[in-house]
Amino acid sequence: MPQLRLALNQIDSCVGDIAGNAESIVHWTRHAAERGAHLVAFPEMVLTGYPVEDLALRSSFVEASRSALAELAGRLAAEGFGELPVIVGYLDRSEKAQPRYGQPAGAPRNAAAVLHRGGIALRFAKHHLPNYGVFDEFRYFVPGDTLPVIRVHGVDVALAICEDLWQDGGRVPATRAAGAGLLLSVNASPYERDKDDTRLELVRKRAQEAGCTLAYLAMTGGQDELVFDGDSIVVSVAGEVITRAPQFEEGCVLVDLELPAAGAVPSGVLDDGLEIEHVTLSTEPVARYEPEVAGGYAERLTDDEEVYTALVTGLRAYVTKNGFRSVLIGLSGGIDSALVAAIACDALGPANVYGVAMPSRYSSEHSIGDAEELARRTGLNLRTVPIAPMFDAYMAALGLTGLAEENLQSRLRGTTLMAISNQEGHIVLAPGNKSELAVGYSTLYGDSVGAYGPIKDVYKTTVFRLARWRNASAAAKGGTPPIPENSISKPPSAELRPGQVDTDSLPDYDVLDRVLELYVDRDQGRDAIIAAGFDPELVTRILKLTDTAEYKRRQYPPGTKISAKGFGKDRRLPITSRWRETGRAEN
Ligand SMILES: Nc1ncnc2c1ncn2[C@@H]1O[C@H](COP(=O)(O)OP(=O)(O)OC[C@H]2O[C@@H]([n+]3cccc(C(=O)O)c3)[C@H](O)[C@@H]2O)[C@@H](O)[C@H]1O
Ligand SMILES: Nc1ncnc2c1ncn2[C@@H]1O[C@H](COP(=O)(O)OP(=O)(O)OP(=O)(O)O)[C@@H](O)[C@H]1O
Ligand SMILES: NC(=O)CC[C@H](N)C(=O)O
Repeated sequence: MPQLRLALNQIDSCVGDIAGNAESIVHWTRHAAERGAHLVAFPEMVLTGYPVEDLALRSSFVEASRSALAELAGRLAAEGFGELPVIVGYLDRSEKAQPRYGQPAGAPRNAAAVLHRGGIALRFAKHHLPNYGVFDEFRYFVPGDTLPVIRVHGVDVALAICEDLWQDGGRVPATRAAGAGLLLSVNASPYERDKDDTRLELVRKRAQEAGCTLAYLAMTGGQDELVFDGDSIVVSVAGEVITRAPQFEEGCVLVDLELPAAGAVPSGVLDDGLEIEHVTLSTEPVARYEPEVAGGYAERLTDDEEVYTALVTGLRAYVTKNGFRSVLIGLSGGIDSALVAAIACDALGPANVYGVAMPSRYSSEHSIGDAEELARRTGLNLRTVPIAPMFDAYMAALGLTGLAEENLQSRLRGTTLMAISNQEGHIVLAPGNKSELAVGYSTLYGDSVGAYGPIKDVYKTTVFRLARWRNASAAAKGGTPPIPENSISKPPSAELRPGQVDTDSLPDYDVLDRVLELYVDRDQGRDAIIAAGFDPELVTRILKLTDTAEYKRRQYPPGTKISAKGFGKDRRLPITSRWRETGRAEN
């Protein structure tokens, strides 16, 4: 049987940085060539970054992607890798009209190409377009209608793009019909908790359906709210894991595969009307050195470590890809801002994390003490800016009372953070968690100001778990736990009036979060939530708070998605709506 040494480049790419992404493709192709690869693959839309959203509708961007692809093919040959077939995801346009989708020729396509000998040996487009959750691919793309098969080193390799694996029909059964020896799927699959298990099951099932070995190449890094967690997988036709790459780490997975030799050239029209497009690539060896590694199995992270690492990855990607180096956080001594600070220190290094303690007359003794302790433990930069003088000036001018007076403190902190951001160039992090965002427990233009919300998709009960996990992980490695024990153990409080605690206004977080998970994450209605065993009055209250906070969530900064239903593109609700689960809104 012929050996195929496959190089799966599990790498990060930056949306819009076509030149930088091309450079990275050359770098990793060199790496693969030096290790004797026969076939090199890169993730979905690696050349443009993913997702490009409405950039796909701009023909200047589509043309830039196409011409960069052609240049890249020439460049790879000029660098001495012309013999090595390289699969590169990019943004293309269709050559022909697609009347079935009401699209003229020239409509954008989510495509990939096989670069070989200085040219483009084959182009193909994603067949199944995801159009749920964070995806809107029907808005942008027309689907591909071929089954691309390349013959490399005597093996027929069928090619697919991400969603092609997730939907029944299409390229998976077509791969079996074409008798391919390997199905290679290039992906950009956003992180969600536990999705690694779902992907593994999916890949196993599809290998069996395709009747061949399946290689699943993942992307790493982050893009706005999305994190790409790596975890490329190769499974045999029997579903055994041959190789599994590390989560969240960029790198090249090299794997030697024993695959059946290709027979007669497959042709014809298969399931879903897919026409086989077969290209035989005759190649000369390009290896310069003896290979060092092949395959391997990276252990999975524990659930808490996985979520925490996703949060670190998402924040780091947002800050660095937007050209910043440092962040600013209001440090109250509470658990939310402490966890955000710990994530920021891990993402950017403590020297790039700036904290501001902003005591008011309602701040407790320990709020400053806990913030100082956090700074001591992590090494972040801390300063203190008392807000009492500003508060007194506003109060003298406006004579506020009640909630208006309480919220003024929060807004003065927000203004102070934005002023320091403008002056010193750090971007502000908003420390709100998913429980607070759900019920609107934050002040507009106050504690909700900021550029990025690292924990906006993390329920408060998970905030506690992650803080404990981070401390335990530091202790296990002989380091200093970053988060002061007191920030974890004291009752959560906004400290906007004397003796205030969160439970004055909200139910206990463990009950609140369980109700929210049903309502927000699973779209269940009031009756179904009550039937799950929750108190009807409490459910009514939580649902009402959630419904009427939509306007606040829309104004909240973006933040890392870790769930299947983050407050962003995953959950789109009207702001103006009289629908209530409890009956028509009174106002
Ligand atoms: N449908 C709608 N569309 C657009 N805007 C709408 C609106 N409904 C109200 N508004 C506007 O929103 C305003 C009310 O929102 P907002 O000003 O945020 O004030 P509000 O939501 O009334 O109060 C803030 C809440 O957050 C709590 N909290 C918890 C934790 C921390 C902090 C903190 O600040 O550190 C605060 C605080 O205890 C209080 O319960 C209204 O005055 C009105 O201007
Ligand atoms: N005294 C303070 N000094 C600096 N920042 C503050 C202070 N009080 C509140 N903040 C900022 O406002 C955010 C809202 O915090 P608050 O304490 O009111 O509620 P919280 O949701 O319990 O957050 P935390 O757990 O961080 O305290 C804090 O995370 C912090 O960024
Ligand atoms: N880029 C894609 O097609 C991603 C869709 C797919 N269901 C995933 O999340 O992995």
